[in-house]
Amino acid sequence: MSRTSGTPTIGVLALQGDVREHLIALAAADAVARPVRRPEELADVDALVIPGGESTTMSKLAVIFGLLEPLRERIREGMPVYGTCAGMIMLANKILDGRDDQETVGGIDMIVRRNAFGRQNESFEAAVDVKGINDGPVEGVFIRAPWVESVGGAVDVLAVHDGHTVAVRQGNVLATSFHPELTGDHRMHALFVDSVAKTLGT
Ligand SMILES: NC(=O)CC[C@H](N)C(=O)O
Repeated sequence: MSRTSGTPTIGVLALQGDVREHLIALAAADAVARPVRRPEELADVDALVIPGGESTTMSKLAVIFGLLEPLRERIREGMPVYGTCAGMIMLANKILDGRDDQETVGGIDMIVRRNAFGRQNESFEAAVDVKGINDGPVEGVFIRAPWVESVGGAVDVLAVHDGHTVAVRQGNVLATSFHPELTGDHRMHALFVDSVAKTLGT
């Protein structure tokens, strides 16, 4: 697998969802960012963002595009991944209120409840304090957002909103219920890019 030295190359899973916004946020956070649709493209990035969108559709497309197993394998090998909203659902080892045939790639020992914060018209914004971001809360945009119902012992809870866990990390895998890519505040992406650079030793 080819890897850049210096600036990490970070893919955005481009099956469905708000891919463009993540590409922009990653570039602003000093990463080389590119869309990933095919297994060969996945093999060629140092790390991956799984965007917000619709996890049931993303799951179906991941199967059709032959990406589900390659994704699981790269995550098992330690590739850093950041999932937002639907991306968080994709990174859950187990989900509640999913569709019966819905697959996840897994990576975080957590149970995530889909659409837990309510429907589209119950979407909201809230200031969220995130462990590791010290210069003020981030603006959390929650759109049909999931929450983390429970986590295993190896999972670090990074943020809680209204008594519900909304940001977590396990090893190299990071997930948020909310969408920092929609705010123009790139600190969550910078946090991820920094952790990728550390993992690569650049
Ligand atoms: N904004 C989002 O990513 C919404 C996630 C969506 N509710 C899902 O189940 O995938």
